[in-house]
Order: sequence, then structure tokens, then C-alpha cells
Amino acid sequence: MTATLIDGKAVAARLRAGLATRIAGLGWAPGLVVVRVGEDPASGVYVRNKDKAAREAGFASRTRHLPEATTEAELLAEIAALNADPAVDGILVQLPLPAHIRAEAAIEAVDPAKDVDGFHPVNAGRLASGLPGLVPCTPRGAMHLLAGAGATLRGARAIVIGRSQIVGRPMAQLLLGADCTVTIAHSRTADLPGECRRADIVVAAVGRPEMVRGDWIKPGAVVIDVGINRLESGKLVGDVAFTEALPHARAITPVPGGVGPMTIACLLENTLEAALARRGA
Ligand SMILES: Nc1nc2c(c(=O)[nH]1)N[C@@H](CN(C=O)c1ccc(C(=O)N[C@@H](CCC(=O)O)C(=O)O)cc1)CN2
Repeated sequence: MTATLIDGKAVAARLRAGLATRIAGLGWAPGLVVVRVGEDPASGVYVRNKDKAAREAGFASRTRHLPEATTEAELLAEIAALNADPAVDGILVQLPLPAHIRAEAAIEAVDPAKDVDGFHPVNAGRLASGLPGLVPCTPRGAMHLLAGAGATLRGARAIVIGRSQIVGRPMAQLLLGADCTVTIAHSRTADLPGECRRADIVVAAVGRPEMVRGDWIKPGAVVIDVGINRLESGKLVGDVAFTEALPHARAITPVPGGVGPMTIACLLENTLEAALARRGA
């Protein structure tokens, strides 16, 4: 058996095209503001890509780029102004922030109704309670990819490796909401390979290059690799040893070109959802 590749670039492009069609029919443009603080080079690329994708789909998108020396109080004042601006439907504060600014303070300052990252504790709590709300973009994208791959979720055993607030925990909640039996594994999990071998769905979100080996994958499992790790050689690899996993998995996401492109597409999906909800449309 060789796994089918789950083409995140293609799924993301279809999702963005569908959003563009819906926005063209609205007669108004949902507003998105991405706030970037400082000069982290990778953030520069991601923020430019978000703005480009948003404009192409018909959003009124802008980037607020603040200097590295911006204080936490200044950032919070900026967010408060965006919260109060009726033309702004979605606000995203690009992470990482400079070390002198607490990410939790910035996340909690965003109006939960405009929190298109889905990171605010109100949205995290709604997700954990099974209530509707804005869902973090990367896990939302991973769920689209599982659906596109035809993965049966009801009754399936799923393992999420990684317990971060922005990927692991919300991913586990989404899988639970889809009636999976979910294990959340982490650095202290005993017998991680054994836990993984029981899983029909594997979501690796641990940030360690190729940590999940091929023989950890149950034959026929669907593997979603959220990791994006740059090796010293410059090569990008995921958290799963991709070539080793191919003969075991039924379907697998590549890195690059898997979950990554879905993050931006789902940001746009969240922004449209936030705009429709805020405007009662
Ligand atoms: N406020 C947020 N900050 C960050 C988030 C986030 O969701 N919200 N996620 C990441 C960065 N990120 C978007 O912001 C992001 C990362 C990667 C990709 C992507 O498409 N990756 C490509 C490979 C890119 C490369 O060549 O380097 C892929 O996987 O194919 C999109 C968005 C941290 N910050």
C-alpha cells in the first residue's frame, strides 16, 4: 500500500475560490486587519500571504505593522481601537510577538466576536463546550483535509500529538465533536509509539522534525502532519517521517503543501463567518 497524498494547496485554493464567490454576492467586503509587531522575517512572509489571499478573495484587508519597540500597552490600545471600528470584522495578531509583550494579553484583548484566530479564551471555551464560535485556523484546516480524504471520524480512534493552545487542544476538541475517541499525547506520554499504533487518525503537532516514525502508523491510518520544521540544510519537513509513513498510511499530508496552506484559507473562512455574524447577515 502507498498512501494517497492529501493536497492541501488544492483544497485551500478551492476553499478560497468558494469564499470569493460568496463575497462577490454580498455587495460589501468583510474587513480584516492583521497586526504585526516587529521584524520576525517568517511573520513578514505569512502576513503578506494573508493580505494577498484576503484581497484576492474580495476582503477589505489591511496590515497594521508596528515597530519592535511597541509596548504592550500600545499594542493593547491598538487592538482596542480595532475592536471599536465597525468596519473591522476580523482581527489577527500575528505570533510570535516580541519577547517584552505577553501573547496572552494581546489574545485576550481582541473582541471574541472579531477573534478570527479563534485563540481568545471565550472561543476556546465555546469549542470545549461544544458551542458554536470561531475555531483556530490550523485545526479547522486539518478537519477540512480529513473530510476531503474521506476519513471516517465517527467511532474512529484519533491521536493528537501535541497539546498547544493553538493547535493540539482545539484539534482534539474538533475530533471529539466529530465523535472520535481522542487521545492527546505529549512529552510525558508513556509508550507514544504504542498509543500511535492504535490510532486510525494521527495528527502530529509537536514541532519536532520527523519524530513520528513510519512503524508507529497503523496500516490504513490517515495522517495529518501539522509540523513545519526547517532543517539546517534548509529543507522543510513535518513531524512525521514522511517516506517511512507512506507504505503504512492510507492518506497523508505532505510538508510543505499540506496543512500550512489551509491555515490562511481558514482565516478567510473565519473572517467571513465573523462578518456575517456581526452584521446579522
Ligand atoms: N496569529 C497567528 N500566528 C501564527 C499562526 C496563526 O495561525 N495565527 N500560525 C503560524 C504561521 N502561519 C500563519 O500565521 C502559517 C504558517 C505556515 C503556512 C504555510 O502555508 N506553510 C507552507 C510552507 C511555507 C514555507 O515554505 O516556509 C506549507 O506548509 O506548505 C501558512 C501560515 C505561526 N503564527
